[in-house]
Amino acid sequence: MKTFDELFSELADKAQTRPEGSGTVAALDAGVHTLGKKIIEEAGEVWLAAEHESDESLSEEISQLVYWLQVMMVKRGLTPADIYRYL
Ligand SMILES: N=c1c2ncn([C@@H]3O[C@H](COP(=O)(O)OP(=O)(O)OP(=O)(O)O)[C@@H](O)[C@H]3O)c2ncn1[C@@H]1O[C@H](COP(=O)(O)O)[C@@H](O)[C@H]1O
Repeated sequence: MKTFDELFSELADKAQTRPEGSGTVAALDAGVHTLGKKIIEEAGEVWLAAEHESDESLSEEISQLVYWLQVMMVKRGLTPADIYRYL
């Protein structure tokens, strides 16, 4: 199990070290437009899961949305502190 901050640290590290086979590195290379579409897709899956699926499925979909939001943060050079200041 990992927290929001731990996942963000892992993704930021992958962006720097660019390990072979990392889906995150490939996603970062695909660019903001592709990441934006992925976020929309995952947000839709969260909505559908909330309407029709189990708590477990909804939790998984939300985790995937959080992941893609974090990839966008890394791509744009944002840190969790940039987000927390608005919470
Ligand atoms: N938490 C995640 C995570 N959540 C979602 N995803 C990606 O988002 C996709 C969402 O799945 P979907 O079922 O919605 O989509 P899909 O149709 O199966 O996949 P696509 O064809 O759309 O890519 C997954 O297939 C993963 O590619 C994630 N990819 C990576 N992580 C974590 O990120 C870290 C770095 O991962 P790598 O960069 O791959 O090493 C590791 O800790 C991983 O566990």
